[in-house]
Amino acid sequence: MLRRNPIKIREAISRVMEFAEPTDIQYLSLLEANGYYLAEDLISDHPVPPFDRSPYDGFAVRSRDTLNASSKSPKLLKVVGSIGAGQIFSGVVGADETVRIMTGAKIPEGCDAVIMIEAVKEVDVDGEASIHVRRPIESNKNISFTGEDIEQGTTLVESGAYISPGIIALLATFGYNRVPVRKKPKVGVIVTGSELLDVDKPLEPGKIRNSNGYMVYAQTMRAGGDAVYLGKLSDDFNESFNFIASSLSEVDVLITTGGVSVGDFDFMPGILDKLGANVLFNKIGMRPGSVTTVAEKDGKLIFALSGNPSACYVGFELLARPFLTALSGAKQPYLEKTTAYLGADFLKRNPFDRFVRGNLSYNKGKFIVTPLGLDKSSVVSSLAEANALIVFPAGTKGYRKGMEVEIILLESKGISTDLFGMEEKGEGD
Ligand SMILES: Nc1nc2c(c(=O)[nH]1)N[C@H]1C(S)=C(S)[C@@H](COP(=O)(O)OP(=O)(O)OC[C@H]3O[C@@H](n4cnc5c(N)ncnc54)[C@H](O)[C@@H]3O)O[C@H]1N2
Ligand code: MOO
Repeated sequence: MLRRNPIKIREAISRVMEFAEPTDIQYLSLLEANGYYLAEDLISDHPVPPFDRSPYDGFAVRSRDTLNASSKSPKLLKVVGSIGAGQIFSGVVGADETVRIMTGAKIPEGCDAVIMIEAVKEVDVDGEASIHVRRPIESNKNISFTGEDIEQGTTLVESGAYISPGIIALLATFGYNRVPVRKKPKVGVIVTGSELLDVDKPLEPGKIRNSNGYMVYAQTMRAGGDAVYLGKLSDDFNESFNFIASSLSEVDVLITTGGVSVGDFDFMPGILDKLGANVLFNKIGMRPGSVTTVAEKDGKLIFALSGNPSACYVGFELLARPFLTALSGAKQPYLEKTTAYLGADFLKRNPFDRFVRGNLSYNKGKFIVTPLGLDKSSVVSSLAEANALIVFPAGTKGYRKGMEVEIILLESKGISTDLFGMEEKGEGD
């Protein structure tokens, strides 16, 4: 397999995304659906609230009965019933009558306003519960009206939305006991290299522990995939070929790490050749992750990522992540891009597009992104705090602290902030 000229990352992403067909639909219970992608539009089939209701604990009244009420001459209303949320007042409220009503209860027929409990004086008149109203209340005051939150027939959430806690609340509101979602794609993760030790083994001379396997597993889960760790291959071509060929038939997507470069034991190009896979690309004009290779076999993609941890990480985030997120049914599978100010100089030349692991934080009204650790594809330390990739485009150099740069957000969690100024200013709701 020939190493072709490097292609641009944008072109690599678009070649990969051509294969991004969402998986089949399945139905899950509402408790299980959290974190999946919705597979159909959610349309309101009834208004919310479904009936006029009280937003307060108080007394439901006919506003016209209170027209002449004043503190000097309070209006006396007779309490003819008492209802809590979920209860209905069965009669019709007549002149100079009121119903004691709790938050969430249906407004009784005849009433057009609610007076809060604190605003009235409860009195006993000849053994009958009554209230004194000391000022007039307008019609329609203190009522949550039918459909004021959601009108019937509204598209609330579109197919392809990530099912967040807020969407779970909507699904529950509309009685989705079974939720149509896209299946999570099954993603096999294989690492290669005779130097790799399992996580529970002590170090030996010349060997290192396998970190990519666990990292890619976690990245796959974050991308919306269902990761299966298939194990470690030694540097034996035939064994590796057989294992990869049989693994491919059991998963939707296969991800390998290591063995993609030009070394004596870099078997992945040969394995892809022997599989008869269609190689989409095997060289990208970027750092790190230039060796990232993607091939297609029987409609399934094989991501052969670099063995170097940072190159592996970046190759995954830029290519495998949007692909897996799209397979999982996301309408918008790409990571968000924004800008931030550099927290430190980055003076290297950038002959290729460079994606530097950065930590984004918020400080004194500005988003600051700081390059992390050594900018080498072999390092693992920079990954721990990375919540963004800083984009240094090909052909640029000499970025100084304070310059505005483009960044790709990896995580919305883990961005250290000052709570957007709330702590400093002590602002409330
Ligand atoms: N002569 C050349 N040498 C190299 C080139 C090149 O173009 N010409 N490219 C370099 C670049 S860039 C990269 S990136 C690496 C890519 O190497 P491979 O993807 O083939 O990966 P390996 O050789 O298998 O391993 C590289 C490095 O990563 C360590 N590794 C591997 N797997 C794991 C794992 N699961 N967990 C932790 N660390 C892992 C491995 O021990 C090696 O140190 O090639 C350059 N060389
Ligand atoms: O694939 Mo290597 O940097 O280009 O890290």
